[in-house]
Amino acid sequence: MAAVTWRQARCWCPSLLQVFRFPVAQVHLGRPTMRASQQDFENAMNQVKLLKQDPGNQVKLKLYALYKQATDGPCNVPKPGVFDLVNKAKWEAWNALGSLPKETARQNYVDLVSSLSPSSEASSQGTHGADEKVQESKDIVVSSEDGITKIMFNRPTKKNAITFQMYQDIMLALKNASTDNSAITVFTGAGDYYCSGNDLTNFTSAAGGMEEAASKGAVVLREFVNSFIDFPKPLVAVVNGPAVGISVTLLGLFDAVYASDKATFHTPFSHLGQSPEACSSYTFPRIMGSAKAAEVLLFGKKLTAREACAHGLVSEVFPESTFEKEVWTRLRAYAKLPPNSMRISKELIRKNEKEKLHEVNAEECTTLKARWLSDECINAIMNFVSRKAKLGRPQSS
Ligand SMILES: CCCCC/C=C/CC(=O)SCCNC(=O)CCNC(=O)[C@H](O)C(C)(C)COP(=O)(O)OP(=O)(O)OC[C@H]1O[C@@H](n2cnc3c(N)ncnc32)[C@H](O)[C@@H]1OP(=O)(O)O
Repeated sequence: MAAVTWRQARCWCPSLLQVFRFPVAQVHLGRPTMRASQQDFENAMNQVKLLKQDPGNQVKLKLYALYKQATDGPCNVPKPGVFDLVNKAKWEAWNALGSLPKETARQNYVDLVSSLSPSSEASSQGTHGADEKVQESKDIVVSSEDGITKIMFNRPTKKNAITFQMYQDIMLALKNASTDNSAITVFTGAGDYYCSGNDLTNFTSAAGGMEEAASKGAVVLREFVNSFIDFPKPLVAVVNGPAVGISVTLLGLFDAVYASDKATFHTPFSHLGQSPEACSSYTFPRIMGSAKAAEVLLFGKKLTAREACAHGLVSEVFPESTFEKEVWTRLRAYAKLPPNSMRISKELIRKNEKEKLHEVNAEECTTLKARWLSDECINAIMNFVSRKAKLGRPQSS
């Protein structure tokens, strides 16, 4: 069909008084039960101009046809030539209304606009004008703006370490983001850290002790990582500072990773008596080659942002001073790309890997459950909790 610009569609509705000057009762933008008055019709024409989203060619043609039918009556002008694509499409839409009475066309126009009005626009399509908080949770803040859903680790006093509750909150945020109106989803951290990984007190504060924490942990971890494997939209990490443990390994499941030059990437699993998770035992060797992946996953070699970029884990590194501005400007531009095209391309990219990733995730979780109950791991966690050891430092006895 001929392309009809949104500007053209808006021009089909002559400028009249602003709809918001009228009391709601007069506007009748809910489902009408009476015949639409001339005033309702004029209000609806103004309402069209307030729509934030282009409703698409079909709807725009329908609006045009109903407008013409309601004002001029049945179409009796000559059909435009075959090469005048836009006017031909408009003529055909109008002509298709045949002898529909003017009053009915006016009513149908008001009904159609009602279904597109800002309130239904927001609820049916999840439109978010200003930065809108979309999920209430203390340590995970989810907001949506400019086609981007932002999921932020928000526990800066604990370097954004992830508690059991935060795993649940993130899963919920991803579930919502997969169907909301945003084109892309972005993770970032509040404060100086991106994230310090799993909260090590998850294991020590569980009521039933390590046994219970390990069982619960394996189930939660598997479900948590699955929600990243299956996430359908482009997933981007904006790594604002150091990243540790699971916040690093998950990056292998992201579509793009942008890092500040003050970010570092550290997976001290052996220091903690643990083993890799989030499919990193599979994704890291593929991303960075087996030799570098071994250094990172077995020996806990911490990578700078530039090293992580050179080894393919990070897409691009930005100077700290311009990081936020540059990255968000870029992401806002990406979020304007056709969302269905991005989803379909991501699906193609991930399709052949999905089954393998689920398999790897399951195996890593089983392995980790046993690791969490090992002396090596329990000692390392106890050392951290009693402040005898910090990341990467040999444990004192
Ligand atoms: C469902 C279960 C899934 C499990 C999945 C498994 C994942 C594996 C991993 O993620 S392994 C990685 C685990 N993370 C760590 O080992 C990091 C431990 N933290 C540190 O080594 C340091 O805190 C640091 C290097 C991140 C930062 O050091 P710094 O000196 O700058 O700051 P502090 O140590 O004073 O930290 C400030 C407060 O934050 C608390 N904290 C930091 N990280 C964690 C953490 N991962 N778990 C729990 N708490 C953490 C730290 O204890 C300080 O709290 P305090 O001020 O109350 O003492």
